[in-house]
Amino acid sequence: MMAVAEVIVDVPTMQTNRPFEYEIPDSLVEVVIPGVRVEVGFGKGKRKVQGFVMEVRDHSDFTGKLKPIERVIDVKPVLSQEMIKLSYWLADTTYAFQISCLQTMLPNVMRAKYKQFVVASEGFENDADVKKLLDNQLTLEITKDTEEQTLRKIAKLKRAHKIDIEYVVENQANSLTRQVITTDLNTDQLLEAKDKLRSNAKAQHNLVDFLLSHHDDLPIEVSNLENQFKITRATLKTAEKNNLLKFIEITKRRKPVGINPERTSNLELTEEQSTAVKDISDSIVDDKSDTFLIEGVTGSGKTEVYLQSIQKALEQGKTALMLVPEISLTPQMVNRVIGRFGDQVAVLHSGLSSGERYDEWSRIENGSVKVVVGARSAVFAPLDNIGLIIIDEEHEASYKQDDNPRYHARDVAKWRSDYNNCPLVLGSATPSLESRARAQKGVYKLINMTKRINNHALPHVQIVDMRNAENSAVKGDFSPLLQDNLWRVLKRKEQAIVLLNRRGYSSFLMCRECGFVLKCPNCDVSLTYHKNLGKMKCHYCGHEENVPHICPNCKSKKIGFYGTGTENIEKQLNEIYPDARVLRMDVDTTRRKGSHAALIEKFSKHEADILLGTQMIAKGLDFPNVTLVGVINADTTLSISDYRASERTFQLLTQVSGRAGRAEKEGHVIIQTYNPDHYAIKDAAMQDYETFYKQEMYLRHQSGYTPYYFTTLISVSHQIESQALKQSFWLKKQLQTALSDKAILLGPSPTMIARKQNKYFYQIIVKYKHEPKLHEKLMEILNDTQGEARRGFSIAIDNEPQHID
Ligand SMILES: Nc1ncnc2c1ncn2[C@@H]1O[C@H](COP(=O)(O)OP(=O)(O)OP(=O)(O)O)[C@@H](O)[C@H]1O
Ligand SMILES: [Zn+2]
Ligand SMILES: [Zn+2]
Repeated sequence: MMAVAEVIVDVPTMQTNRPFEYEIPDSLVEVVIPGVRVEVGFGKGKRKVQGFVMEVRDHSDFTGKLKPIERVIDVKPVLSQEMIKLSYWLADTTYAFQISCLQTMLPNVMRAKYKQFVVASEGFENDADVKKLLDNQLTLEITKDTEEQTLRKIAKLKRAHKIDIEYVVENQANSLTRQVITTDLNTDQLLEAKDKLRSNAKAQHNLVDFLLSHHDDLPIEVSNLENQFKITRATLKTAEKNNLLKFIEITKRRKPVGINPERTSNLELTEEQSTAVKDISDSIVDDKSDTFLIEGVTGSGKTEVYLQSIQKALEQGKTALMLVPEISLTPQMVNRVIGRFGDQVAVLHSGLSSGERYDEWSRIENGSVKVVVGARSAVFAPLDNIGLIIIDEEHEASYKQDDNPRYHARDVAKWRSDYNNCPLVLGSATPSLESRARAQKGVYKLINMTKRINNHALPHVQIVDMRNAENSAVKGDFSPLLQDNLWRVLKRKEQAIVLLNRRGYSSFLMCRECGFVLKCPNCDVSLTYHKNLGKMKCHYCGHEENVPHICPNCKSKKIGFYGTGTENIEKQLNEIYPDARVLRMDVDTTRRKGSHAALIEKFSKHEADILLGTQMIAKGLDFPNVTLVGVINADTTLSISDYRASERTFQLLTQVSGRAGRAEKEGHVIIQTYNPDHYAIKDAAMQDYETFYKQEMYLRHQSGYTPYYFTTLISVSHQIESQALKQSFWLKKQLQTALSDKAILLGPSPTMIARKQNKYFYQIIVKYKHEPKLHEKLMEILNDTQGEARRGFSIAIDNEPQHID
């Protein structure tokens, strides 16, 4: 009987998006098991690719000759059974290639990297052209530096079948163990040894000279010797035989977050907290895959609920996974978890080098870690026997990946919770509408936490109507009320947070007199300015109109593009409060690794009085001395051309307000806006999620959006604009024939950035309630269009998009 492996190969095309059968040679039968990576031949010629073994069987129905597995890359599986199963589901629901899904689950360093070599074809070893190309060597490596001229020669010789290209898989994770050399000989002994060397052993003489001059630097990494000092491995090997030096393998163990917080123990729970912990614990103990939604006001102590629930899972001999938004992965949050669970915790975040990430991954994989805290991709952490999964700030859009595979961590977490029979806990002061609606229906179990710890009051929020703000007293972007309150905070030696609500591009048009924002007559979303068209355009349906110069609402001329940068606000603060210490936090000041955490550390030590920043300062932070929060321009998020604009605005304002008055001192919030009557702003001022939820649900129902409708966004791109448009119409027609007349198709319309990387983008939005044929049709379209990809045409499908732009 022949052993056969089902392998997903690393060739990301539609045609290869399925397992291929390979013969397992007898010599490899014990090592080829599901979850290991292998190297296999693929297609014609000597092309070698990496693949994942999904399944092993003892027979094949295939009658022809199967190719054998060439080599096994991993000595033990890098993917568990759970991950293998998950990858099928993930590929299916995100329309991604399964190979992309498998690779997404692993740390970057383990992704396949190939080296390509040119070798002479059999019988052409002595061909003059070949010899010239190879420069009399056996192989020539093709790199990104290889000149075009050479590439053309290679192509020509390849067509003439005089050469072959070989792929060699490079396993980057190997760089983890480093090899160093050192010597037991002192300098005198080295000199002595040198005298004994044969005089023609030139390399050895040089090497000893090197060891003498670098004696204090030993041990030295072999790769350094090779790269920097051009000492070959062969020379080192000979020296080893001559007892001049020895090789040592060192495994690098990198400790990612350089923090060692004090150990903490369980706090005594409030009544609300203890009910929450009890409910979650019951599900853990009973192995139930319930989903809980904790709707808990800012400062209600959700973190303590997470920690004590994790503890419960550990007591049951299980593990726990906790996701937080990337931006919250500051020492503040990490300290809280490590402080409670110490060495059993692994932290995964984007600040880690790929090596550090790999280390954390292996610690999890080999079972030395029981708790994982991390951002979105940590949802794939190779934890075994999970007893609890937590997603903090579950409403955050960053839990959805923007690239293939376009997965939402919440959905993956739900899948893993079902697989592991363990509860999933979603927590937020401002749950996403989807989640809250599911709790309404009883799909999720709702846990309410309505009080702040120690019954501290929620902050007192005031709305400043910027339309009427007395012009003489407004300094730059600061209303008199905000100015006065900042003075007071500074005088009392307390701290303030100032939020500048900013979005990616300044394409939004607003009337400064009445707050009017131009909306699409069909779609109820804001129109966006398209520079290249000089027009206002709807991203949903493509409706366009001219840029108004007079406000259609109040006839004022003060309608225009609106937006200030953080630097500008910082300057204003420095002018109004010359003695205040201001910390600015935005993409510019946080670019460097660790700078985000450093700024937060600084502010928490009260080395600054005012923390000025963008969205990134709005949530999760816990500074007891902050008594004032000022919001400069609440309207910006309101006018994003997305049906979630109100939801995003409400969330942002509620979250940032929640930073004030978290401890003994009372909190105060000032929101400056041109839309003081907008429900999202008024409800946020009252910190009233439930009222907002009801109003927003009503509007979503009226206009047919999530959670009443599902949305799928399909974007089409092509190098030639007319082709992009033509293909999108073709695609729309395809969809129309497959879907019922209840489905709503919007577009095609150009995307916000209509042209990037020399491609033109158009999008179609499908809104639907029940369309069983949609999935199949989209798969079919992907299949059909695959062949066109070479001509610069591509289609991207995003299920439940978080942004439409
Ligand atoms: N049972 C408790 N006894 C005393 N202090 C507590 C207790 N639970 C939590 N705290 C403290 O209360 C503060 C607020 O808690 P936490 O940061 O967990 O709030 P949260 O619900 O996550 O708020 P947000 O949604 O605003 O992030 C923290 O400083 C925390 O240490
Ligand atoms: Zn529209
Ligand atoms: Zn107006």
